[in-house]
Formats: sequence, structure tokens, C-alpha cells
Amino acid sequence: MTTDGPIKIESKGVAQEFLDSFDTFLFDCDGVLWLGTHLLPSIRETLELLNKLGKQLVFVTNNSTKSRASYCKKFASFGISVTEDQIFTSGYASAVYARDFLKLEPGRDKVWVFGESGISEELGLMGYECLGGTDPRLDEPFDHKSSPFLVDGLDPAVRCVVAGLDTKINYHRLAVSLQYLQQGEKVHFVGTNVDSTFPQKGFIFPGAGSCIASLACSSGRTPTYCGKPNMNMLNTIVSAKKLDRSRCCMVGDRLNTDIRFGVEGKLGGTLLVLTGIETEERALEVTQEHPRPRFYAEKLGDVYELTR
Ligand SMILES: O=C(O)[C@H](O)[C@H](O)COP(=O)(O)O
Ligand SMILES: [Mg+2]
Repeated sequence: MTTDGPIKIESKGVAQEFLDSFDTFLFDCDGVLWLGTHLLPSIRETLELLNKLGKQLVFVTNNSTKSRASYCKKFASFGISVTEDQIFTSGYASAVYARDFLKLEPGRDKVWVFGESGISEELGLMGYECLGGTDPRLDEPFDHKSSPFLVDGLDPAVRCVVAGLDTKINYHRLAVSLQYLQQGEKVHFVGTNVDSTFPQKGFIFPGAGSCIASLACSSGRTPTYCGKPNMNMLNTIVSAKKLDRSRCCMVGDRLNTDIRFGVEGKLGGTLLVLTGIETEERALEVTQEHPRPRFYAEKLGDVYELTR
């Protein structure tokens, strides 16, 4: 290939060359495989083709709302068979960070969760007691005199706030989370991922980054983000799956997370698809703000449709 700019996968030859260049594909999920409950065109067929060709498939999502076990069920609901060890989420990456970097001790240290069950479930599997999260008492209107999370004082065992996408975000959740963050260094501040927006079928909604930004603003603190493009997440995947980076391709729909993850992680290649967040114009843009992908395509399913 002669050009240095992104190569569009729009012919059989390029699609074939793309397939031949890699042994492992790391797939982003939202905006690449699906939009919410809507599976994108020819995804099942593309994954089947890759499996048939003996490629290794790994799924790397910044969506922290579900655990890896729940993702297996979501794949199964689309008729796609995936095992838990093929899935890495930003919720799981945050739990790994709490355990391996912050060295929180299960049974002693607790975590306050601002987010959905995908975070608490992953932390729970590592033995951490989680507070907050999907506790229905947080759905009640906030009153500092009666909030069950404040009336008896804060739990002194909480050593970390993990914040992610919360589609039930409300003042009660924000207010209690802030109380823990105001405790300063004693309580670490972890963010699952930076994504400002979240693609759904026909809509772009606020993403985890926008939820976490509210806590960062009120507390004046900057979280450590654990999802893509954090290299700790990639290193965890590379060592768990014993990957040869040069034969890996990161496939994503967002430049500042997925494509940056692949480029900074020195993977063999990257593919940007246009079914989620980015446009063709952005894919081709030369800017310091984000790296450019090696390949781009209107949709992931084109790889299957062009080569069959
Ligand atoms: O806001 C979020 O958390 C993200 O937009 C979203 O869920 C990212 O998921 P991914 O595209 O990495 O699968
Ligand atoms: Mg995505």
C-alpha cells in the first residue's frame, strides 16, 4: 500500500489485504457491533468469517454498565457465542486498577460506586464491598437531612470512588459521591472512561465522560481513567491473551479512545468504522488532537460483504 493516509475498505482487494494483515482483532462494541439493542448489519457474519479464518477475537468496551458475564448474555441474545475471557470492559479495568495499583484490600476497603451494575459486579468478584451504585434508595429525591447515606455519617471504610456511565444520574447520586470525594487523598477517584458521548440508534446521548465531569467539577479533582485509551488496560489484555502486538488490529468508532488505544499501544493496525461517533471527514482530518486510523470503513460488515 502506497498511501500514508487512512485506507478505505471499499473493494474486495483491500478487504482481503486487511484480513491477511492481522491474527487478532480487538473490537470496540458500542457503535461497532451494535447500537444499544440493535445489531449492526452483517456483524454476525463478519465474526463468523473471522472465526472460520482462525483469527482471535477480543472485545474491548468502554461501556461499564454491564459486567463481562452480562456481555456474554448480550452476545448470546444476538446469536453470537463469546466466552467471558474474550471480553474486557472499562468496569473490569477499573476493578483491576483498584486491586493491582491502588492495592485496596478486600474485606477492609470499600468502594463507593457512581454508575451501574457492571462496575459493582466486577469489584464484587474481586471481593470488594460496594456501596451506592444501583441502590434503589439513591433513586429517592435528595434531602441531606434524611438521605440514608448521610444521616449516620459517611462510611469510613470507603477508600475509593469509581465513577462511570450512569443512566440514572441524579442529584442524590452526585451529592453523596461528592461527600466521599471531598475526603481528599484518603479516597481515590477512578473514572471508567472518558467518552463524552454514547451512540444509540438514531441518537447520540451523553456518555460516561460527561457524567464523571460533573463530579470532577464539583470536587475539583481529576480522576484516573482506566478504560481505553489507558495503556494499563491494553497491557492487561496483551498479557492475558499473550498477543503479538504487531499482528493485532484495534477496531473502533471513536478516534480519541479506540484509535488512540491502538496507535499508542503500537498495535499493527487500526480500523475506524463510521457506524458510531465519527464521520469520514474526521477520519481523514490531520490534527494533533487525535491519531488517524490505518483503515476506515463505512461499517464493519463491509469486510464480510466485500469478501464473500
Ligand atoms: O459513555 C460511554 O461509556 C461510552 O460511550 C460507551 O459505552 C463506550 O463503549 P464502547 O464504544 O467502548 O463499546
Ligand atoms: Mg464505540
